[in-house]
Amino acid sequence: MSPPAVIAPSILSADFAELGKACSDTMNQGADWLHVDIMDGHFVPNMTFGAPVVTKIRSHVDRPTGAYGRGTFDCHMMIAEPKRWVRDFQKAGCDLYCFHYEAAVSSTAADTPAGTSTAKTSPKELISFIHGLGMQAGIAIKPKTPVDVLWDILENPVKEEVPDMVLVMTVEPGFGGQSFMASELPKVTALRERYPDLHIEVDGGLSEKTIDQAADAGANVIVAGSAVFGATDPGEVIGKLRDAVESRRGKL
Ligand SMILES: O=C(CO)[C@H](O)[C@H](O)COP(=O)(O)O
Repeated sequence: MSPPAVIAPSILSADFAELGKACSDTMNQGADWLHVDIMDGHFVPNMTFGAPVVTKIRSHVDRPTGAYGRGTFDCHMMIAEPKRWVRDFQKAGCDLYCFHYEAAVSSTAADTPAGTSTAKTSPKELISFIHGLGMQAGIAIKPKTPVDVLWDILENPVKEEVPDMVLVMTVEPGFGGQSFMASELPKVTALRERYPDLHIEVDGGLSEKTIDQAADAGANVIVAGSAVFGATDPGEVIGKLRDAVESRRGKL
């Protein structure tokens, strides 16, 4: 059986002038995790905020009591230098640091503010580094990246180098409110067939209209921004998304 449903509202669609309140409100409405989108204007054509803001909003939500627990801050790092910011986000209260495969393999191994190293950042080393700082590690792939790049990373006997979660983007990263790309779901199916226990997250265009397809494919961690924050009753939407995933768990 696949892992339990996790509903992670994306605060990208929240009112940034009231971000702390938006975080506590959405938790009170039934969210499991908070999905925190970090964009640097380089890896994606948009910018959000950095670790100082995460530090501030962290105090509005109780820390999870264990791995994947309620209140997990799921930080989706849409940034060009994923290794550079690991320590800052750990200090800020990130629980799950999810970096992009594409950024890791094309960036330098910068772990200094100056970013002077020219060595490539290996995803396995980066995962181990994240685990070493006590966080869960996630790896994300964009729509144009084939799922095959992940097999070597997932089929690794060295446990510290294996990600706890894979994020399959169902839109091009950068903006909320885009249309769901069902073309990405075969990646989810392939992952679920091989890894029944893996947390598989989908992000982009998830709503009451698209959740059944994502749940049928085997996704269990559901990110939803505009569908939750734009709803008249966000709690009802969160409940429907969870029910759709839970109703399929025994069948996958
Ligand atoms: O990572 C993201 C964009 O890059 C967002 O998390 C995602 O798009 C959620 O927004 P919506 O549910 O409105 O599509």
